[in-house]
Amino acid sequence: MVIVGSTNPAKLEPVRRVFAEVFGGLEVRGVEVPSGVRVQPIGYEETFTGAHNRAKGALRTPGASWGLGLEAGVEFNDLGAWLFNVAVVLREDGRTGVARGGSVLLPPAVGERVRAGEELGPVMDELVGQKDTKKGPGAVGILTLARVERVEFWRHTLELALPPFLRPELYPLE
Ligand SMILES: O=P(O)(O)OP(=O)(O)OP(=O)(O)OC[C@H]1O[C@@H](n2cnc3c(O)ncnc32)[C@H](O)[C@@H]1O
Repeated sequence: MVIVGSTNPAKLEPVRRVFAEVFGGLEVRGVEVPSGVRVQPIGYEETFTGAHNRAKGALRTPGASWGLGLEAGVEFNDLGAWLFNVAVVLREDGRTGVARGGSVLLPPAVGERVRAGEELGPVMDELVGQKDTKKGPGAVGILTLARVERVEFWRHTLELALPPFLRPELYPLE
């Protein structure tokens, strides 16, 4: 069974899609797993740690043969605040896949609020006057006028974490 360390549909849906296409016939379930980092991780290290902790927690679930951790982070540079995805895929045999996905520049006013300590989800909800946008289109869907929604953003990141499973001969296990 594939266990995802989240119950957010915007994360479960892309895992179901990709795993059905690539590996076929595996049941996918989401469980709440502590990320061990802040609700809104800042920078790559914290975001990777959150994704890795979620994947490890997911793999510890009874019956799990795969554990997946998907964590979104925000990082700041001279251009502003960037939202990006990190995926960690662990298989029971010790094989691991990791990817950092694409990134999208947040509007300056949104970036400033996240820099001041707010969580991105509620800030985006307030901006568009809707609830729980992080479970649907996500910030990326809102900003791209739905051309790239959160499911698609995650699908792409997940695909990029799969090479060690797709080309195992090129990624020897230690
Ligand atoms: O239920 P979980 O798995 O925790 O899903 P999440 O969306 O809350 O958690 P993430 O770890 O993916 O993201 C960290 C925070 O960044 C925010 N966030 C990330 N991506 C977002 C998006 O596309 N749209 C809105 N908020 C987003 C959200 O508020 C999260 O609390």
